[in-house]
Amino acid sequence: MLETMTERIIKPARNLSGSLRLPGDKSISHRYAMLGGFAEGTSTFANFSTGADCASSLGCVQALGAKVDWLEDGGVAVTGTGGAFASSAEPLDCGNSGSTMRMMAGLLSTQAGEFTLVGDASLSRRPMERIRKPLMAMGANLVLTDGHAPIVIRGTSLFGIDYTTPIPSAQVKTALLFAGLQAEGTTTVRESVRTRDHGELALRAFGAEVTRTVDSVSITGKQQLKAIDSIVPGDISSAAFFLCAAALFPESNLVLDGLGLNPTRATLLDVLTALGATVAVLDLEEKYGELVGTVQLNPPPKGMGGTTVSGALAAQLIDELPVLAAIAPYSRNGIRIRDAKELRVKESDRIALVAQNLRAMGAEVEEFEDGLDVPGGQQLHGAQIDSGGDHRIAMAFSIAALRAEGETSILGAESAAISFPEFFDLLESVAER
Ligand SMILES: O=C(O)C1=C[C@@H](OP(=O)(O)O)[C@@H](O)[C@H](O)C1
Ligand SMILES: C=C(OP(=O)(O)O)C(=O)O
Repeated sequence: MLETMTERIIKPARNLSGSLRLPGDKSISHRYAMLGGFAEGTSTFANFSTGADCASSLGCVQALGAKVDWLEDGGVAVTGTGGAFASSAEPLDCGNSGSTMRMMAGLLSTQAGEFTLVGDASLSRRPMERIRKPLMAMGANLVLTDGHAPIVIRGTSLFGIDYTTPIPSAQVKTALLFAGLQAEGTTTVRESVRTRDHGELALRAFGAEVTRTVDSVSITGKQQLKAIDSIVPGDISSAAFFLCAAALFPESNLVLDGLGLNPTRATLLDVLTALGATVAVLDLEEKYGELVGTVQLNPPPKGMGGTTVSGALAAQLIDELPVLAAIAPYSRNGIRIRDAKELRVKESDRIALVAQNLRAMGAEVEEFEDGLDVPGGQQLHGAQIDSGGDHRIAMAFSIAALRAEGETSILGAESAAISFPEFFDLLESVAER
């Protein structure tokens, strides 16, 4: 949660048109920052995420002895510690970033010394037992504060385990793989829903051997990482705001270049297609296992239909669900979201805040423990939106505001900078009024 509350006024638009290239993917940037900081040699990451969350990951590896330099072209150079982090007397500040805290906990569990991971008020409320339990099973010494941060880690030797994740979480999977990288023997993580696989791809990119089956991933310990030079693909979770906005207006024409299209992240394109949009993917390329391409979206000519997002889809679309729910009233048949209980333990309770803000804009919405039913055929009106200091809520309701009657005020708009500082400027550049 950020300290100051900035208000931002969003006016209705007629369509969204233009061509954009978005800053680097947050999930990939976190993993590159951490593994670059751990590897031997100097890595460069062009188009590194500009968000505050990834700056938290860079700040942590820097405090642990890595050298971090922002390059003139917006990339980052990270000179790693060759597999041995320095001990840090100061607490490591993970800011608002769950990814930083959980994945760093895995990486630090075998490192000599004592480390304390702290976060802001929002992060200090989020569940950390999900990493403590499997890391302790590997032999880690990790103490939480009532299930939450601060996390105190006393580095020790770990051994590999075979672990089935009880909740779909790429952060937990990656934390265990990062711990397994330095453990004795083999660590296997099994998951019933295949979550984003950037952790396994990044480990391979830095030279580690990682094996996969349909529902598991394994790493054998004591492997050394070597620096890489890479380009971070544009963030598809940031693109989601523009893609959903374009889908609201039959006259839109949006092109996104250099966009990350990893199949474990691109489910939104299928959902938009199910809602009636036409999505063309061009110039597909691969770099270190990550797919990148150009996406052209033509909106549904007669408006969006309706759809249900549940099961594996809900886990794969977890960060896109707030914006999907926010545009749902403008569909004909509504959007139903289930199996998304995890939304309640993100930067805010995203189910409650989406329902509250949709109601503020005049929509009818039904809230469930694990999702929402948002009926279609509803015209929203401008209102004051409470972002709760949550970047995805601030951005989701900026999109809903584009088709509302009257102006909408987004309170806590500055939170967009957690993942996407350029959001409001880019939105103004493509929204036609
Ligand atoms: O691994 C990652 O980079 C992320 C995984 C997801 O969290 P969970 O692992 O908690 O589902 C997602 O919500 C978060 O924004 C980024
Ligand atoms: C949940 C998110 O991130 P994190 O868990 O890393 O804070 C997010 O970016 O929506």
